[in-house]
Amino acid sequence: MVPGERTLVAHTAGPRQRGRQAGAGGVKVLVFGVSGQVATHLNQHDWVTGLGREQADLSDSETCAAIIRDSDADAIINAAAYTAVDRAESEPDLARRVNATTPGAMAQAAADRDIPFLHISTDYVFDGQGEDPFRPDASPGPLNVYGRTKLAGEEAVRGAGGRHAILRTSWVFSAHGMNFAKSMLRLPETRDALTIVEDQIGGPTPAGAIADALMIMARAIADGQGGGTYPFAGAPDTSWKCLARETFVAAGRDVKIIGIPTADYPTPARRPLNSRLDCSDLASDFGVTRPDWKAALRDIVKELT
Ligand SMILES: NC(=O)C1=CN([C@@H]2O[C@H](COP(=O)(O)OP(=O)(O)OC[C@H]3O[C@@H](n4cnc5c(N)ncnc54)[C@H](OP(=O)(O)O)[C@@H]3O)[C@@H](O)[C@H]2O)C=CC1
Ligand SMILES: Cc1cn([C@H]2C[C@H](O)[C@@H](COP(=O)(O)OP(=O)(O)O[C@H]3O[C@@H](C)C(=O)[C@@H](O)[C@H]3O)O2)c(=O)[nH]c1=O
Ligand SMILES: [Mg+2]
Repeated sequence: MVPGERTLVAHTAGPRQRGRQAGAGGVKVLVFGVSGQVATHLNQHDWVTGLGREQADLSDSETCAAIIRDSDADAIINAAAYTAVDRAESEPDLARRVNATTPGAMAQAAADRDIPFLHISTDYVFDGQGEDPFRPDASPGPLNVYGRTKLAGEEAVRGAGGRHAILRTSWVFSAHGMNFAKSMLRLPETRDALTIVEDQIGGPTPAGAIADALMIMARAIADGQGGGTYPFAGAPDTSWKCLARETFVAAGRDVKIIGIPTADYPTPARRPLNSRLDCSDLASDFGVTRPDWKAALRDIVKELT
């Protein structure tokens, strides 16, 4: 038992399904990165034990792998990552350790115990060319350090050779932690016009939907069903400009938004123009379909305002 680990365990169903799936058949899930957007939602599920940086610092591969080797979990979900996209450009070594080296060691420890290792990746592994949604087997071509380290993480998890899933998602938002929608809400009421890029297209994804998908996958893979690389994003695809507009509509704020091309918004890290993800495999293997991000955004804005 690792420090801070709760002995309390329960089933893998979400809060809404509680009771229905309680009891036998539960899968004990150990989650890394518990303070993050996705892990905050994972931690609301029964049968989940969440570990934070104090217990499991992903810059320390050996400690994280040892926690998995010594735990009695039936499945591991890694929701910790170095997610500061622009800052990663100046901290590539730390980003690589957290996003690739340690996930590889953790996946190896899980493989040694023959338990599933579920890992989260990103649309930023792609170069953003074209307008078609990226299939799981599309060639990657990251444009920035964060994307390169996340791609290396995918390869390390696959390379460990155990039962695994890599959930590639995009544009995550929730009421917890940091995200684009919350950045919009924090902008002062006095800002009456905003310039937001309108030529990057992707699927905003509620963190709660990612957590629900991962719990379904953890149980299925522990039961020997499914595994591999799965894209998963909210629908419909949209631009950052439209996401900003929907955020202000949900908050009842009248903010003028001026769409600009990426070229007019210089940042340390380059970002892909096309982040569309083909999510059909998750539906066919696990029955999990793309969530409606606008409905989730309205709920979250209501919770925050
Ligand atoms: N955010 C997004 O838009 C997207 C995220 N993803 C992926 O989804 C996953 C979850 O992302 P999300 O929930 O948004 O993450 P957040 O950015 O909300 O949280 C990141 C988490 O990782 C933890 N973390 C960072 N460095 C370390 C470290 N050295 N040791 C231990 N923990 C660490 C943070 O801990 P602390 O609070 O202590 O810093 C935090 O709990 C990640 O794999 C990410 O790459 C994929 C696509 C889009
Ligand atoms: C704040 C702001 C951003 N932007 C642009 C910059 C960028 O192209 C886009 C989104 O900005 P952000 O910095 O929130 O985005 P970013 O941090 O790059 O978000 C990414 O995070 C990582 C972790 C992922 O894995 C990706 O899926 C994606 O969600 O909006 C504007 O055009 N105007 C603004 O006022
Ligand atoms: Mg960011």
